[in-house]
Amino acid sequence: MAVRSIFDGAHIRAEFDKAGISLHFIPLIWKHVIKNPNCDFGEIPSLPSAAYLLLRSKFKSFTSSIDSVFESNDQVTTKLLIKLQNGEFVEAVIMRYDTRLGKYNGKPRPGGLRSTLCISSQVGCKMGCKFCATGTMGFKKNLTSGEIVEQLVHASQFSKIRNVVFMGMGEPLNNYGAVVEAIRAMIGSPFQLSPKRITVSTVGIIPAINKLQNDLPGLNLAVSLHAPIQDIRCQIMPAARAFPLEKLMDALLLYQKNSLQKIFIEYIMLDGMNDEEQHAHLLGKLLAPFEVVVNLIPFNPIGILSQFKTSVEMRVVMFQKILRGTYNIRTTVRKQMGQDISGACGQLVVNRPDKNSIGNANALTDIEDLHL
Ligand SMILES: C[S@@+](CC[C@H](N)C(=O)[O-])C[C@H]1O[C@@H](n2cnc3c(N)ncnc32)[C@H](O)[C@@H]1O
Ligand code: SF4
Repeated sequence: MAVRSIFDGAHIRAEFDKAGISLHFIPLIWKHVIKNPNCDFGEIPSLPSAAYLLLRSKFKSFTSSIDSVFESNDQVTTKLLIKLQNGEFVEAVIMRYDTRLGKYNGKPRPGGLRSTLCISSQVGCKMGCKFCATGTMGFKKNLTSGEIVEQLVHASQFSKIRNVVFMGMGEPLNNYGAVVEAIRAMIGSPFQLSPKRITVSTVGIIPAINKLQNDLPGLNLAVSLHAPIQDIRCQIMPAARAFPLEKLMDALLLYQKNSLQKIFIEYIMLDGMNDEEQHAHLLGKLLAPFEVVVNLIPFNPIGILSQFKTSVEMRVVMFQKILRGTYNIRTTVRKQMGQDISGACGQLVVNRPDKNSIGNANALTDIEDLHL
């Protein structure tokens, strides 16, 4: 039977509770393991022997390991290929931004490098979006909360992580319990990430969106909208049939009313599918009641998904101009980075890739917009 990760918050709490061990040891244990990844739990200062024995018999400090590391040529993007205990792989991508390059209130931003980690929530995905590599592989497994948190711990060896985005493999709101548990761990001690620096990206699972605002207030929500009308959404995202656009927008209105937060809208630009002038106007009207940031994403073609082409730059510029100029919607265009290492959130592996394979992918340079 699979052994539990100590970063699996719900399980370690349940076991400590059952054994009458104080829960305040949990952040101390996590802190120690983060600093000493190969430790035997015996070295944790002031840990009662009952806790030590319990940890040794029921938990492992890590249930996953870093299989391979891919650095982009410009060293801005690092992709970690992580092996799970069942032999499957997931990817986590670190993106480093030089904050001094950006402007804040017209002045250079304070601070230096900060990193965003793009993490996976599932192996594969049931949602079957037609443009997504993960969608073509079907669903294999939900990650446990421990496996999700371990991606952050592994990545922290490479960079100080300031932001986490659930934009890797899988639909996070289809693995609701584990994702919520993992985020609770990330905002607690010793990680202490601000919820404002964590973004969950979803295809639009309405019941889970309704729940999320109560379970994790303050979190960033990004919605993969990709089309302003139900018909096109259904053609490219089968999940749109179960979660129709009109109902999704109602759920988002409620979410915004309760959370008072802006919502991030992701929109992949697909040539001849959703990138015409009329689509920009429909999108502008659809989003009029909201406070949103729209992120236009150049489609990353991958071999087998040749049915789509990325929109020409002129179309993207036109789209952005209409959304900004006519509808006053803050609209960014996602830049490409990490192409030389297939460092994309949304382009993630099915099997262990050949280390020499070069992919065509992007990563999320303007994810920083999510965290202003
Ligand atoms: C892989 S998904 C994971 C999160 C969640 N399942 C979702 O769909 O929002 C993260 C983002 O990558 C985008 N994406 C998927 N395939 C892509 C591709 N081929 N090119 C560009 N973006 C892609 C998705 O639409 C989504 O906005
Ligand atoms: S885009 Fe998101 S929801 Fe769609 S198949 Fe890919 S991972 Fe799943």
